[in-house]
Amino acid sequence: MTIFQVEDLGITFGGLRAVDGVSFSVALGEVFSIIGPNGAGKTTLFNLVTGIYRPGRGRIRLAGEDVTNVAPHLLVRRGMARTFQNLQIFFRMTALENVMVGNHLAERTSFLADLFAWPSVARQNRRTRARALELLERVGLAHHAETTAGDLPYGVLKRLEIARALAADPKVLLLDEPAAGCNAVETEAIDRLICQIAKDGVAVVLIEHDMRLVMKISDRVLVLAHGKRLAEGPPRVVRNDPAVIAAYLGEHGAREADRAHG
Ligand SMILES: Nc1ncnc2c1ncn2[C@@H]1O[C@H](COP(=O)(O)OP(=O)(O)OP(=O)(O)O)[C@@H](O)[C@H]1O
Repeated sequence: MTIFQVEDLGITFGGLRAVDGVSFSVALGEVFSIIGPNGAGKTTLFNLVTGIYRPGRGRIRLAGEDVTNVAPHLLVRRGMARTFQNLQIFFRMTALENVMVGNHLAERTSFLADLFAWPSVARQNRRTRARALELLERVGLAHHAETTAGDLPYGVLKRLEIARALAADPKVLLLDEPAAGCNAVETEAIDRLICQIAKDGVAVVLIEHDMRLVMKISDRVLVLAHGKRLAEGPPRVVRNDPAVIAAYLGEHGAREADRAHG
């Protein structure tokens, strides 16, 4: 079942078409990856679909509803959560508290109830805590619940961020480079986690530079180049597409040339 749809999305930065007429759709339970050489428009596309940027053209639909121009915090309540390329963790808080923050962001709490510490608030806090613990368990970090986030290794923090995003109970989860900076063992744990989340019925959309991870776990891959869709399909099809190979070789060639020129 298609849960998320992007139609002809575009944005221009001072004449540069960073995202130029991109369309795609993602179903519940699917892992959909967005790849492309540096500067292809991947992050801009994420920022468009999560409401951070306003598109110059196009539409975004979530669960059949038009959510184009809906603010990021309201999108979270409608079932869309994301993680960021750079960790957005509160390093002085425990792992559990970090996930509880995610829960609070997704809740509609009453200011008055909070102010007067009504019993309903205490009940709510207990529920939030129990739910945060459940989520830590789901990402394999329950044993780190009371550890200060600043003391946790990088790969664990990447999973903690995913747990926090899951606190919003998303139908669509967008992951911006979930394995960036992780070693092989940490990447493996993240790869299993992403597959499990999709199996649980969530639509997972990810940007990732680690091609092995992308090719292993994706159901479909969208390749961007210069803001446009270059190719889309299952990993084995995309991997052998001459246009995709040329786009990557082009980038690689440029890097080699940069190196040669010191
Ligand atoms: N806020 C902005 N203002 C002006 N130009 C921008 C802005 N954000 C991105 N761009 C430009 O838009 C293009 C796409 O950038 P974007 O960061 O989306 O690419 P990317 O595919 O995510 O790259 P990378 O893999 O390096 O993260 C680039 O040419 C970039 O310089």
